[in-house]
Amino acid sequence: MKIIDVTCAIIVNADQQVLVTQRSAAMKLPLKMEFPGGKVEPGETPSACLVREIKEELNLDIFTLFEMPSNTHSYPDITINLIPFICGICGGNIELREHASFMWTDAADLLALDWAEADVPIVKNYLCSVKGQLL
Ligand SMILES: Nc1nc2c([nH]c(=O)n2[C@@H]2O[C@H](COP(=O)(O)OP(=O)(O)OP(=O)(O)O)[C@@H](O)[C@H]2O)c(=O)[nH]1
Repeated sequence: MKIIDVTCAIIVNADQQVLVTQRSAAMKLPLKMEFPGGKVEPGETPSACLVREIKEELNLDIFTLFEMPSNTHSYPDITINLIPFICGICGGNIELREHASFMWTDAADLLALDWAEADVPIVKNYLCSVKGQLL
């Protein structure tokens, strides 16, 4: 099966909270929590895709700091390679254009959320990367 590259943004604020968005009831994986992002278009870098998607979905201007390990996951209808980037905000105010809701979440509370399946290893990886700062 074809593997679709999907980027997602782990946007961290000054309080080290992470922006988590909830997929709308009309989207695939309805009401699941995810990191905002979307499919990489032909000729687009993952980083450029993410900047574009976050502007489109949330009206936020972001910069990508670094890429984290990706996770390939098969749903019944699609196999995705989910590519996370740690990101910061450089402009804009959150406007929900596609999602049902958003929340700024402390790292310690991330794992308890009802994530899209592909995101769970990404969340765990992120928690490992910040563990030193939490202790
Ligand atoms: N954006 C995003 N998509 C995710 C995440 N986790 C995850 O399984 N996905 C899946 O990745 C696929 C593509 O995401 P998307 O629907 O947001 O992408 P898009 O806006 O470019 O798609 P579209 O234009 O076809 O609607 C969906 O099947 C979605 O369920 C995540 O954390 N962020």
